[in-house]
Amino acid sequence: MPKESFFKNRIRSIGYALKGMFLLLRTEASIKIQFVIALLMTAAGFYFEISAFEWIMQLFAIGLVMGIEGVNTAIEKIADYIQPDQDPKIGLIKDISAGAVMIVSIVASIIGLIIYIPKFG
Ligand SMILES: Nc1ncnc2c1ncn2[C@@H]1O[C@H](COP(=O)(O)OP(=O)(O)OP(=O)(O)O)[C@@H](O)[C@H]1O
Repeated sequence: MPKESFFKNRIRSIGYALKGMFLLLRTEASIKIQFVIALLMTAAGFYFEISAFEWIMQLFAIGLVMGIEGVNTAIEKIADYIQPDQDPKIGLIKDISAGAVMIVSIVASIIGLIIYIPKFG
């Protein structure tokens, strides 16, 4: 494969991914809420002057929640596409996928509590 087409393809893929990211932020209510929470937590980070380690943990938690939420949205779309009717198997798949978001959200909330509870102490 010629070098140019490899780089052209990579750039095109980044374009598709950016398109998907903006599509998620524009159309999915849960990602919109998570984005607002991410902005508030970032503001809190500056206000309380959290340490570099706390920033790393906070950014990691935000990225993980929003990333898994994106994958969950994709799974929901595939489920609706392959089975538009009620189907207990589809219900189970969607519940498991939502459960994955719940796991990372609980962990992210605990990280937030560990960072900010001492600031109020
Ligand atoms: N086709 C289906 N068959 C059976 N149960 C379903 C089906 N679609 C959805 N469900 C059930 O309803 C729940 C909600 O599904 P839905 O696709 O509306 O997800 P949601 O979490 O509300 O998504 P969104 O993030 O788009 O609001 C699922 O977790 C599942 O329990």
